[in-house]
Amino acid sequence: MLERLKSSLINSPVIKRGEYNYFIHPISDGVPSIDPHLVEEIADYILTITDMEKVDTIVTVEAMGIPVANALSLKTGVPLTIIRKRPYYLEGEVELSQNTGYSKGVLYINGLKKGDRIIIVDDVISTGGTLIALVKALRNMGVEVLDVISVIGRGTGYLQIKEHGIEPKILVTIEVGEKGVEIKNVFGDK
Ligand SMILES: O=P(O)(O)OC[C@H]1O[C@H](OP(=O)(O)OP(=O)(O)O)[C@H](O)[C@@H]1O
Ligand code: HPA
Repeated sequence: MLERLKSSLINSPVIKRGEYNYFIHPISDGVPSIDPHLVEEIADYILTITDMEKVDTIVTVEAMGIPVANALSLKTGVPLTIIRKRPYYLEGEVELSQNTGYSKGVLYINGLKKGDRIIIVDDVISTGGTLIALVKALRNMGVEVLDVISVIGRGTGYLQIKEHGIEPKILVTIEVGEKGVEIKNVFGDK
């Protein structure tokens, strides 16, 4: 299960971003290139663990949630909304702060409204900063978050998100050291 994802993660290079050990992987960085079979493996797996029946919109965050979220959209016919890092000044645009382990920025929500039933799909959860802020903003808007799915989880950020009443589905959980990536858990394995 998820063999391509696991083996590609083990081979990921790690660089320093300040104090942060940053792993570089096709799904989280688009580098060196994204194997469509890898994206398909991930999308097919997500579809086995997610009920898409009630989902109005798949929501992802620019940039690297897009390849997997788009594959899900193509496979299901469910539209995709991308949370962007630039404003459009449209009526109803909602702004939120994004803090990751290595960056700070602003995200902008457009195209969603009260009562929409959505799932969030992202490439990585690390500190949990992005997903926690996003879920809070969506709930304030009256958007119903049915599921939060991250392809890769690193460290303990997923524990923080649990404190907000969200049980994220993380396909592969890793530890990232200076020398490389170690796989800690695979969704569905116990
Ligand atoms: O759990 P956190 O510490 O918040 O980190 C996770 C976030 O970091 C990455 O986004 P990034 O802002 O680096 O953008 P990218 O997708 O453009 O690489 C990733 O796509 C997540 O959205
Ligand atoms: O270490 C990382 N690598 C790639 N994307 C990420 N998003 C959060 N942390 C990381």
